Amino acid sequence: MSNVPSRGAPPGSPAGPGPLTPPADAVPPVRHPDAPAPGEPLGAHYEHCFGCGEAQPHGLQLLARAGEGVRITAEFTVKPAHQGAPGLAHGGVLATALDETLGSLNWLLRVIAVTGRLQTEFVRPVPVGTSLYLEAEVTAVHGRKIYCTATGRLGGPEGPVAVRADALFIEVKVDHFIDNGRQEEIRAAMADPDQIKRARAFEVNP
Ligand SMILES: CCCCCCCC(=O)SCCNC(=O)CCNC(=O)[C@H](O)C(C)(C)COP(=O)(O)OP(=O)(O)OC[C@H]1O[C@@H](n2cnc3c(N)ncnc32)[C@H](O)[C@@H]1OP(=O)(O)O
Repeated sequence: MSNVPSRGAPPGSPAGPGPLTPPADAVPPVRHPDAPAPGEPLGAHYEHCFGCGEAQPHGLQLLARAGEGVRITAEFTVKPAHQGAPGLAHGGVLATALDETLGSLNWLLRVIAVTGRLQTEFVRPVPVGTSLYLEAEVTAVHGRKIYCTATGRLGGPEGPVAVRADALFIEVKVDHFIDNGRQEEIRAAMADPDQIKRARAFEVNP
């Protein structure tokens, strides 16, 4: 038996709304007035991030752009290092692309949030060399909980849907990272004034 308390319905229980369905009193998301303009690239939030960091040669190096409202678009090209089966992207890498794109929505809300839940659907195989085009949007907010959804298409915005995800992100403070990250990386990040500035700018009550 796990010691971690479950936040969802146990297997076999009557189907309920589920933890990825916003409660009735959830509210629509509000784009922050200082959010980047539609079309603006967001850049990496951390250079060593496996999803978006430019210092990760085998990472996804996913490029995200602000969209309209509380929406994001993103692209990444599947490299040989991302294979699970010969010539095909690993499902976990595709989940990372979805997670990263969904996480980038936080830039538009101007909050820091981490993934609490990520439910993925793999619709079509994704060959190496594919440019995966991702779109994500926040659908609702309830206190610290941010409900969002994403799709990934093969080749571009009109391509067939290959992957989908629904997710729940939970708002946290910068201390979440400072208290839990390995000290070596935390010290290096704290020594980088740009990193601190980026993180603190997102805190409502620093
Ligand atoms: C630009 C940035 C890009 C980033 C892209 C990548 C994003 C990531 O991959 S982040 C890394 C992966 N995620 C993590 O490491 C998170 C690990 N988990 C944790 O640290 C904690 O469980 C955390 C912070 C999510 C929640 O803990 P805590 O702050 O104590 O929350 P807690 O007070 O228990 O819950 C707050 C609310 O959220 C709900 N909640 C929390 N976790 C979950 C969950 N997993 N599922 C469903 N609901 C949840 C609670 O039920 C509660 O709801 P309510 O307010 O209605 O009662």
